[in-house]
Amino acid sequence: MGLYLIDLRVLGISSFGGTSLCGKPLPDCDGVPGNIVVPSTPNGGGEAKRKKLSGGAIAGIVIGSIVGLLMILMILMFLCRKKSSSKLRSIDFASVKQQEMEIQGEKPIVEVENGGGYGNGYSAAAAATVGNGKGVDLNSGDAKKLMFFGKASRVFDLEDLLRASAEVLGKGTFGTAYKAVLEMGTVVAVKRLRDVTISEREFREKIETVGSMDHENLVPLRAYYYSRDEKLLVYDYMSMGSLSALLHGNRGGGRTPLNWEIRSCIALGAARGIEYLHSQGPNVSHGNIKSSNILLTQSHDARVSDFGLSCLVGPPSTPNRVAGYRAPEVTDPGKVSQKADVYSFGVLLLELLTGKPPAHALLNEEGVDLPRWVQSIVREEWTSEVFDLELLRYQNAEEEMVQLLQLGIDCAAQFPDNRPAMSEVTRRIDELCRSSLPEDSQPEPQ
Ligand SMILES: Nc1ncnc2c1ncn2[C@@H]1O[C@H](COP(=O)(O)OP(=O)(O)OP(=O)(O)O)[C@@H](O)[C@H]1O
Repeated sequence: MGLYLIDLRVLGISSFGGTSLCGKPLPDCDGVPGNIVVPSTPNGGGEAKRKKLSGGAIAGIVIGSIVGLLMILMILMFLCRKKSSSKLRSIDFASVKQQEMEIQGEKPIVEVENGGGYGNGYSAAAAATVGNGKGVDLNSGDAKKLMFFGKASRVFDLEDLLRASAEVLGKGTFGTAYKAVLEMGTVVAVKRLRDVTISEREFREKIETVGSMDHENLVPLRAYYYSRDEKLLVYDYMSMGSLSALLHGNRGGGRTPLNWEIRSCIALGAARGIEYLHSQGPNVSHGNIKSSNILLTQSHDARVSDFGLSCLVGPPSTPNRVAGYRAPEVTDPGKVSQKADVYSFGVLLLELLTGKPPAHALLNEEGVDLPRWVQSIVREEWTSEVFDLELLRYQNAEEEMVQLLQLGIDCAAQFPDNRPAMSEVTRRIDELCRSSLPEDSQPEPQ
């Protein structure tokens, strides 16, 4: 918008005939000589001055409106982007939702005894319980619900899970793990399995066994979902993450050192969890023991996760993932004996004490694995050199640290028969944990 000024003095008097204008070349206004002015109202020159100012004001208003409009547009664009990003986060579960809609109208095989109320967390009182206490009808091939285990509370359903905001925790051997925050505030870990090659019936039978495992040092499997294209497992979310992250994360700085007391407690908790699994039968093993499968509660209690999954999925596409933990005799990752679990646990103990990730140890100058590297140092009687620097300040627990190191070496023996059973491993860790406690905090003998 332009503002054009025309010098009206160049025009002749006749050009202003019939107007109420005054000033040169017309007679002066009220006797005051001056330039010609163009009144916008019949009121005269004073009003004209005001009109000139209001032109500026109009320009200001126009500019202000444009700026305002632009700001509203920007706010709208920002809101749209925010909405689409939260959609993106849950996009991975979208295909499940599609299937859920396809099967709508089918008879649910889970009967809810107590209504469908939601509680906070897994509170049994607040929640409805699964009808038969098992949650699964093995004769029915059409169950497309979230199936809960045992006495677990049914505090949410598939719809809630699909609505939850999801964040990828990591990709593992069996699929991708997500942290899902449900609208009611419950946080769960969801594992989306890939490469499940067994039949639905077989899957249900095997997952039932996994779901029936109940021990304070295991990450409880709460529920699962099975359909043609999606297999989901729902676990408790462990807020402190994995031992691997705690041990190897943030080494550069800003990290809280892991003291001996915490490390020995983690070793004991993990050993107890694995011992429990082994006590379920001579052929029951974990099959994938490593530090990223030892998860921690807020108070650093260890919980073993991922048990029983190797029999659900096909051979891993990345066979070297467990390199460093796998016992030398294991050729088929789907068939891991209890003694092979003991080997992996031995490597985990050495990792806990040295602070070295076993896979990296493969790349060290000598090209040896962690157990052989530790053994070579111990043979040279440089034992104290082997420990993580963060542990060296605990001089008073050095004897127990050496005992735990020896246990790690025993567990990682080349020949399976030379390895101790998990019950023996737990007993030895328990003993050394007790002896490293200060005198006044020793538990009463039972
Ligand atoms: N219940 C859980 N709570 C918190 N974090 C978890 C939970 N389950 C898994 N994670 C974390 O998610 C990440 C991916 O886990 P996932 O088990 O899929 O793979 P992995 O442990 O790296 O390998 P693998 O599949 O061979 O066990 C890991 O960092 C793991 O510690």
